Amino acid sequence: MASPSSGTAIIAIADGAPPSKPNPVNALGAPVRQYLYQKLQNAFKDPNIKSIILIGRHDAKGVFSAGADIKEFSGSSGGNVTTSDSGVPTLNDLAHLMESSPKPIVAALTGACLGGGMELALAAQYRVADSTLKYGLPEVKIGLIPGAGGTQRLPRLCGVRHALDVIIRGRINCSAKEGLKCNFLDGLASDGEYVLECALRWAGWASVLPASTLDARRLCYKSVPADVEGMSNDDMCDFALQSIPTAEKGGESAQACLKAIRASFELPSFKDGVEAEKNLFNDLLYHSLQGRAYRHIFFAERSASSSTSSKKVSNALKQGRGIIGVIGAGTMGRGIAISFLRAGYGPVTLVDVNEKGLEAGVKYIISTLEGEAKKGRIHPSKLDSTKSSLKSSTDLSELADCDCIVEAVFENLNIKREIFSKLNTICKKPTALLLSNTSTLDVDAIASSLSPSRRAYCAGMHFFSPAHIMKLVEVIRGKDTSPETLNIICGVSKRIRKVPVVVGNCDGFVGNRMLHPYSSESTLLLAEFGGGEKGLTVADVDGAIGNKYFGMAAGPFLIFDIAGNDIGYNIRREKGLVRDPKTGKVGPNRKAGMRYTELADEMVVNLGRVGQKAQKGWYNYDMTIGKGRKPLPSSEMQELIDKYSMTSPNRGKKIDRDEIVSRVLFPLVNEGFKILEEGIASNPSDVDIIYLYGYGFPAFKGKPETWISFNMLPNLMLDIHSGGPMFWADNYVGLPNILKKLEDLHRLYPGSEYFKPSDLLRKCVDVGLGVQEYYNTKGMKSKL
Ligand SMILES: C/C=C/C(=O)SCCNC(=O)CCNC(=O)[C@H](O)C(C)(C)COP(=O)(O)OP(=O)(O)OC[C@H]1O[C@@H](n2cnc3c(N)ncnc32)[C@H](O)[C@@H]1OP(=O)(O)O
Repeated sequence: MASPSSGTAIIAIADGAPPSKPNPVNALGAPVRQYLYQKLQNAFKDPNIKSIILIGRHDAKGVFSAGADIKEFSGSSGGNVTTSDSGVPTLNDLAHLMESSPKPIVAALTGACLGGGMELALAAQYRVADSTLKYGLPEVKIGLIPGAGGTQRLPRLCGVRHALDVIIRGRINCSAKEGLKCNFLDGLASDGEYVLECALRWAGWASVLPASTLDARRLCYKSVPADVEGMSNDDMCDFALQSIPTAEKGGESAQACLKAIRASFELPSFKDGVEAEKNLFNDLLYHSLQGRAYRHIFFAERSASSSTSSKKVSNALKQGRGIIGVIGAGTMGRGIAISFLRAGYGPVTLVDVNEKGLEAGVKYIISTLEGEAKKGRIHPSKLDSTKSSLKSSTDLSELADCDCIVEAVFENLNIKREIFSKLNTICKKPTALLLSNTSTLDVDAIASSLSPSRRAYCAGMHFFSPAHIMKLVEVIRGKDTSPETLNIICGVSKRIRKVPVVVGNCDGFVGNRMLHPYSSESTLLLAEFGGGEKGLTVADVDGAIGNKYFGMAAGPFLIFDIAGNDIGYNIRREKGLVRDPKTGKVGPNRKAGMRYTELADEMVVNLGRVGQKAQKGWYNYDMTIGKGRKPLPSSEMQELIDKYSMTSPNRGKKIDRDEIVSRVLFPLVNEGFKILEEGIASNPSDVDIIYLYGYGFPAFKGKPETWISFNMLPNLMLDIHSGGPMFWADNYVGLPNILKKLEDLHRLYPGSEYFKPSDLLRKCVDVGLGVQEYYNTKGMKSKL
């Protein structure tokens, strides 16, 4: 569209998307690129046009652009950046066209201006913005580098310091103020001014300047400036190199970003730099599994959060308003209350029958909120009102007016049912959400203590400890839970900054159910291969599974000790598996031939080794060493393992770390397949999200502490390169390998049902597809 008065063509990115395909973030997919290219060429040719404005939307609302259409990267072409396919211009073509424009182009920036969007802005001759602007180059977080000249133009415009900060950290939050300071922006719309007016002003000025000024605005002709603080560009890159993870530890894309930035000042010309960037980009796009994992997680997180099966509903709770009740002032209840308070909900009433526990809970919540304010996570001006939103009571009837109640008392079905039946009469609002933070119990059994009309509003909302820190929430759909309720819970979860995943109702739901074979097999490994002088130890298993080798945040035994070994024992007792300590009778559900070791039971019952809280579990702990958290070897446990492995033919035999990984993790993956088969999870990517955000499935992190220098704050967390257990199985191990190993193990140990390969796994191997591909191509419908 041309503005006839000014001779300025206004080109809106949003206009390029076909109406049939919503494009909420103005992603630069093929039709958009084609449209922009055409419009730009038309404007170049039109003698009445003297200048051009590139804007997100004509009304200057919403985002400028979130960059390349990431969905296009999942195909084989990668054509949207560097390789022209089917005649559609690439992002590089577009950037080049803009930079070589015969008429000045002003990029008018609002909202998100990210990745390829920012690279187009860099190719414009002028950039203006309003205060809503958030710019950045987040490609590193999806396993890529900026590939449309961003690594070459940004250092030329703003210097290597800012380029390193923005590109290697993958920032998405650079403000307009910062942009002005570091030279990214030329102008800022004044308060109340429409960014388009500001852009028109700049376009008017630019169009009357002599043609030579246009060349001076083309970044390709500029060289990279010296650092404002006097450090050499080379030294800054060396410094950054020390701080980023190695390629093996999740840093492939960060390493490539650094190389590309170096190329901007080391190579003789801009053209050479762009060529180097293109090669690095293509190498990552086509060959990096880490990158594919990052992109998988980007979409997995969003599709899980959208609670696919639910009808969209508007509700005040989803907008962050509502009266909240949290029952139980223990660790979980405290974390849940903090999450709601921090997000601005209120009042939030914490209820506990135990007055002392309640007092301690309130104290903890207040001091955590104060700590969060100090760290800038709560605006200081909101701290007082946030704190005063917290109420507490020992009386359940204080929750009468609540819109949403989360029960977080300990895992006892009778107690939970009793609470819900009281809520049934206490709650005045018939549509109040009544949610249980259970990790294993039957949500339908809990809901059945409510009157039938309330059951549609009842579901599980399983937080992970510590609840104010962990991102995951399993949303458990009971048989009567309505789709609207699920939709509201997902909306609320997002408000409190969680990633919700809707799952079905079964023992342990998704996460804890998959953990069962993982836990059992870890212990059975000790009873089989432990003992003697050189037998397998607790530390060997943790070493193989934990962050020294496979990369789980911590190995299974350390986690058992942190969580409390009595919890595992109680669960096994509830399941009728443990021996009765009084009668000596074996639990009724321990069937003949079932593979089982009493090692983990005896350590709790006879030795009181319940974990860190008792300073003894699988390891010993000493309050004077590492605040009582450092795992130390225990001779008592070694003796116990010795006893249990006495009759094993493999006693004292060493097994290597890969064998440990496959024995412990393949059955976990197999359970994931069974869960999908039963419709307990609706997509393999949901299982991945649960394991990444709830269980620390391989998390290789950068070293944040080394980032605290030249403005680099510690937020580079490249911690998802495994992509989750199902992605790992599909892409790192290969399903045929998993199937073969499980078959071998099941033959060897018929008493372990979890080694029996799932039918879905066999099906995938038969048709030669990974499970994610199988779901994508077969269009599997959610059973939830
Ligand atoms: C050479 C150049 C390479 C590149 O440019 S690579 C791409 C670089 N850009 C990015 O990595 C930006 C990724 N996007 C984001 O960080 C966030 O999104 C935003 C900050 C832009 C917005 O966040 P929020 O408001 O929370 O919305 P939301 O749920 O994340 O996204 C809304 C919908 O937009 C889709 N989407 C977002 N960015 C892209 C993209 N770049 N390509 C394709 N789709 C995108 C999502 O998936 C989702 O979709 P659904 O509503 O269907 O769940």
